[in-house]
Amino acid sequence: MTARLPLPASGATPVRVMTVAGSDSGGGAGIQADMRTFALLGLHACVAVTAVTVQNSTGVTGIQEIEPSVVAAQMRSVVPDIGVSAVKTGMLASGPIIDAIADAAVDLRIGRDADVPLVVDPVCASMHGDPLLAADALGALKERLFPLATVVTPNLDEVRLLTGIDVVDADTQRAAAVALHALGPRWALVKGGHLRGSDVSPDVLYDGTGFLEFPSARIDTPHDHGAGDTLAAAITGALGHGYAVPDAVGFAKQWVTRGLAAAYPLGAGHGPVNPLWRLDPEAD
Ligand SMILES: Nc1ncnc2c1ncn2[C@@H]1O[C@H](COP(=O)(O)OP(=O)(O)O)[C@@H](O)[C@H]1O
Ligand SMILES: Cc1ncc(COP(=O)(O)O)c(N)n1
Repeated sequence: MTARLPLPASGATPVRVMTVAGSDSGGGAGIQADMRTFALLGLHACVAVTAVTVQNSTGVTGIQEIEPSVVAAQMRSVVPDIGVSAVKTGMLASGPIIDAIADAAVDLRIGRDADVPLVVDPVCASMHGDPLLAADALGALKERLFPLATVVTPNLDEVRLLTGIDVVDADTQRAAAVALHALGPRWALVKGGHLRGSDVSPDVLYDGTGFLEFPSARIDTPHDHGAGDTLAAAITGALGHGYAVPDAVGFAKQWVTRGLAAAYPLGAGHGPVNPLWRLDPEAD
């Protein structure tokens, strides 16, 4: 499988998707990571901003949340007008914002049993450990958004918060996928990027019946800012093109692995995953 999606002809309206997420002023994660991936995959992306973060390569020093009604209004404005074929959520900041998004998703027929697939990346903290979700919002995430999700994509820190399971090996990763699936999503993807002692970075996908493994060689780089956002955005883009979930995850895994291999230093901290590799005319 190639790490590309079909491109629209010049002047033709591309496949449209939407990200509901926070802004990263450093440009490496959040909405900015999503938009980079969506653009380089040839998609048109709409946005509902949930929060503005004051963030650079060394961490997050401020957050301004957007009024929940304004978050939902962005979705309610765009979806009926422009039309989207897949939606992704990232940093959601607070319980009231999650409630507003869930209400809008139901009304707009977004979700696992509705018309438009929903990818929920349950972002809880930045890679530096700065909180991006209020501690009292975990319940809303699990009770309101997970049951609407086509696929959820937590990293191992998020898995621990959501299920209490400490993933240390293949068995605990599968157990976590089962526990996450029981919270209501159609599919659960447990990402293995944080298994840093391993020489592979395995992701495990579960739909209530069987496990699918997505291994990849671990790339030795400190520049992995926005990896989770990039993976989830690529899954969303592929779902927008009508891929089945396992194919979308397989595609996205290739996309993020290429981006990690091309990651670059930025500022004094961690640089971002780099989807710009796609612009290299020599790249296959
Ligand atoms: N060093 C790495 N080498 C290869 N793949 C990686 C590496 N780090 C993360 N990944 C992959 O990138 C994606 C994001 O993973 P992860 O780091 O677990 O999430 P997050 O960015 O949300 O913390 C997953 O597909 C994971 O397997
Ligand atoms: C606005 C926003 N959204 C998501 C992340 C998570 O990305 P990472 O885990 O790479 O810090 C982030 N840092 N900022």
